[in-house]
Amino acid sequence: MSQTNTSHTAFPSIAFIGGGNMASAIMGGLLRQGVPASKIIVVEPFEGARQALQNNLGIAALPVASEALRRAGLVVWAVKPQSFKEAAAPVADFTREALHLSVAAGITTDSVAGWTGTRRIVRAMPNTPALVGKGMTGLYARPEVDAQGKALIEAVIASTGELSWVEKEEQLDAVTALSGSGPAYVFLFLEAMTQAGVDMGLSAEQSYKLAVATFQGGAELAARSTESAEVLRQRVTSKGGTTYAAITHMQQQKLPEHFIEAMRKAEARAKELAAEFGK
Ligand SMILES: NC(=O)c1ccc[n+]([C@@H]2O[C@H](COP(=O)([O-])OP(=O)(O)OC[C@H]3O[C@@H](n4cnc5c(N)ncnc54)[C@H](OP(=O)(O)O)[C@@H]3O)[C@@H](O)[C@H]2O)c1
Ligand code: PRO
Repeated sequence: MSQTNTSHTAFPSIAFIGGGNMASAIMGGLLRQGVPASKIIVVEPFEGARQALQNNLGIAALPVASEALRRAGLVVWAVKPQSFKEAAAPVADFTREALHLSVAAGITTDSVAGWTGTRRIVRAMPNTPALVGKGMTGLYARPEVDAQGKALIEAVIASTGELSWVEKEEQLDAVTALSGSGPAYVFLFLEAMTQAGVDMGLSAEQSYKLAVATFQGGAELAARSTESAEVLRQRVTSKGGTTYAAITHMQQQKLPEHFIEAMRKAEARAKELAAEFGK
């Protein structure tokens, strides 16, 4: 990963099409970096979402596309894959000169190029920990995006956490299945671990606290360690001990295999989204 030299003072105006969860996470990161709200333009048709942007981030969103979009040097597409084509129609005429960044799952840059009339497109797959500056984003740039464009995207995304470029666009479907959808897997495990704690006599509050801290600690240990996850797991697992009992049951139930299979479903769904909504 190359380092960027783009400071927020060099940022152009940035337009967000769609002002929901993911757009808010990126806007929050930009504001935390000191980018002024006056440099952010948002098109968001849903009144409730516009109100939330005003209340939470102090940003006044537009209900429909307008001439104001011509100011944007970067356009961030943060609408659902299902809404992308419809959202692009009224925007495209104002934004042909801009660099484009799409976070929509599955939708290919060929589709985005067809709808926006430009090939200067970076496709990204962020995740919701971006809301707290702990995001992980996979990025793919079309060849038409120059080094300056990539540096700008890195500076924007770095405000939400870590990033990693992929060489082939289809690899973003794997990123989607792994880190894009991944926070939901973590939350599902948290739910199950909390429930188990309650079943064993702990309060829900204490059980949840133990589960969250265990994920945080485990992830931090893995991030700082030079050893593999397998070795770290073996360190916890005394032969014939308590962890051994749990892990043996999980392996007998083929939990790792089911987990891998589930992630392949997410990858397949990303490809289906492209086929269903990319035309
Ligand atoms: N959430 C995640 O974990 C995550 C992670 C990575 C990538 N993504 C991607 O990020 C994109 C947005 O997801 P999200 O979770 O942020 O969804 P979201 O909260 O529903 O935000 C999308 C917003 O776009 C608005 N919108 C709909 N049609 C529009 C139009 N024509 N013009 C402008 N805005 C329009 C929606 O308004 P209405 O509610 O009125 O439709 C909604 O407020 C998706 O493509 C998703 O694949 C999400
Ligand atoms: N949320 C989006 C979805 O579930 C993309 C990754 C996370 O489709």
